[in-house]
Amino acid sequence: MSFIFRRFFSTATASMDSAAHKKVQQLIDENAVVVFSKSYCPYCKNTKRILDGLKANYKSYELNEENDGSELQAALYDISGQRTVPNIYIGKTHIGGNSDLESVVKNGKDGKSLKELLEAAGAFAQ
Ligand SMILES: N[C@@H](CCC(=O)N[C@@H](CS)C(=O)NCC(=O)O)C(=O)O
Repeated sequence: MSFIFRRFFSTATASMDSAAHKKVQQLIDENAVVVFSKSYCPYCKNTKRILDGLKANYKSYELNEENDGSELQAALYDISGQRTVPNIYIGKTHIGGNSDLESVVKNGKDGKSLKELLEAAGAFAQ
């Protein structure tokens, strides 16, 4: 039994430390807004339309066009608990998917509008 636990925890620790995890975390840390996306995904397109409409700067990472896309998608699931794209981060805070972003458009988040969240994250800096 303890062998199973050891094996589980050592595997989990190793995977949380992988190159894919580091890359995902770096993209989140170094960009005001990141959209982990797939270029053909209609939900991703809608998310970009919302951000473009506000003239926000964002980094989109098209998982289907990158060699490490599957690894990054698995790492994103570990980090955010979300399997689907778009997977959106604003100011290092996980927003969720397109429907979550639409909910922020309608209701805000933590008392702030989407525009305020984007401003606080530095998404309008030149
Ligand atoms: N409710 C989600 C729906 C997102 C969704 O279903 N995305 C599809 C792509 S269009 C997806 O991630 N499928 C699984 C995959 O591509 O691995 C949202 O609003 O973001």
